Amino acid sequence: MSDRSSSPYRSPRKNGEKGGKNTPPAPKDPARRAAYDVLRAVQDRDAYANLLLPSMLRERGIHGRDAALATELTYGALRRQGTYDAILDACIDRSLDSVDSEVLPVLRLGAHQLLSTSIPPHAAVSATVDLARRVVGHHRGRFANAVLRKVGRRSLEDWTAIVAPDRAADPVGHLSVVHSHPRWIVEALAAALGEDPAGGPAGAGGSGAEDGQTPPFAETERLLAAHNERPRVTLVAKPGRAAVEDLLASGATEARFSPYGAYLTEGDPALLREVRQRRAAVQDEASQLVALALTRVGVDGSDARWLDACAGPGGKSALLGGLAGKRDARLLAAEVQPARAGLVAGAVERSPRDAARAVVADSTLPAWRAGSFDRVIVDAPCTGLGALRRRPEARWRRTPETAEGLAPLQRGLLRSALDSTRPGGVVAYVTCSPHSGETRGIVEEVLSERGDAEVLRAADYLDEVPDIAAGPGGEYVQFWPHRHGTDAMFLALVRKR
Ligand SMILES: C[S@@+](CC[C@H](N)C(=O)[O-])C[C@H]1O[C@@H](n2cnc3c(N)ncnc32)[C@H](O)[C@@H]1O
Repeated sequence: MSDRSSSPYRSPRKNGEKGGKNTPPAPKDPARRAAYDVLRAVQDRDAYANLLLPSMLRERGIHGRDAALATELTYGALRRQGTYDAILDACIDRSLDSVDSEVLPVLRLGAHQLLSTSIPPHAAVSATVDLARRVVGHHRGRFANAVLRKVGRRSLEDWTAIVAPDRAADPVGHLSVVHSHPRWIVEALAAALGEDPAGGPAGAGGSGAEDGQTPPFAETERLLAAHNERPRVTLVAKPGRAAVEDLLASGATEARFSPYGAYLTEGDPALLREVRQRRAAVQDEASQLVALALTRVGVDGSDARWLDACAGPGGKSALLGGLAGKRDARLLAAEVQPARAGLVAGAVERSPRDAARAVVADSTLPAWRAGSFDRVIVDAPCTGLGALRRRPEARWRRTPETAEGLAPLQRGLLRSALDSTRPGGVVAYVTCSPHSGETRGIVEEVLSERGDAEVLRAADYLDEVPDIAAGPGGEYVQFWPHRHGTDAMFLALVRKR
């Protein structure tokens, strides 16, 4: 999404070119202004910060330190919004809900600078009040000044000690405010980690503090804290098109687990030659590994026809297409949305032996015959609770109903994937979420309806990765940001009988 149409700014002028009568002057403090405009777009029209911010920075010609500051302020204010709102609420006589929606983003940006950056407090307040005067006028600038001066009187730790519920009395409420997540997400993540949301120990790995050493929800807390850290950029070298060594030669470092992965510690990945040539791409390491696991399961007989049933935008298809080409297999990459199918076509372009083909198709109503495929991956649409590090506003946008609403589609896609697989073939069911309602809940429900499928121990196919076995018998795989430095991807491998 480039959001060009709604931008108040035009592209930067070329050297010597005069601005027209209607061209607004360049903003005085471009970094803070860009951060404010993104927060407004996220709040007012459900924009995605990770898509809008880079295009806005390009469009406005914001580079270097200003771009870094805009990114830090935007992502920081969105990630920490829950904590900052609790603090701002304590600094305002009336309820925060009654504060003008144009002013609220200014206050959040100011709170982030004061509480979580090394910007000197006087500079943080004066620059933010200046921004407020320009975007919402002098009167509300004075209000912002008064509120931010109160915020700046205490550190983040001192403020959270005041505004967060007591940890012993309300551990979920405490973590929710301190680590800035909605309550229901804290509960869902704690449950997925085996730490009982009701506050008591939950069997093995439970959250009780009986030993006097481990506070309740200790692992949940590590996960929530990881969601507020900036994730590293992970690249994938598309098999048959680039080698990890090419990425290392361009300054990346070897990935911990994926044989196709590399970490980029600095610089813009879009500027890398291999990425520009589409021989490499940005892809989380767990996304690489769940696709790889599908290719590692032994299948007797034919291994020539692979299906990606939910392919858009094509990250896993590109990896699978490369691996299919090496084995002389063919990958059909199906995607229901035509625009996203176009992205898939670009991602799989020039797969070795032209092994991959993108099609627009509804995988719940397949146009192919039952039992057509030897290997199928269903990377189902989900809440994305596993990618909260990379999508800073997602935690405020999702609701418990989002997960419930997706379940019928997730079940339909898995049923159809099993129908599309031949006996002896294998299905990978994947989500970028650890929420049990869209992971094992879906797999267990679908498999309980039919006698022609069995769950395999997925961790056996990823034995280079520690601590990933999940589920009652350890049959599933669950990656975690705080354990593996990846997104929280879930994987079930199911053999068709
Ligand atoms: C989680 S994303 C897949 C990500 C992709 N596998 C990758 O690695 O880049 C889920 C995709 O499934 C698509 N989708 C949803 N319902 C579908 C259906 N009935 N048939 C095919 N694709 C569907 C969505 O449009 C979305 O692009």
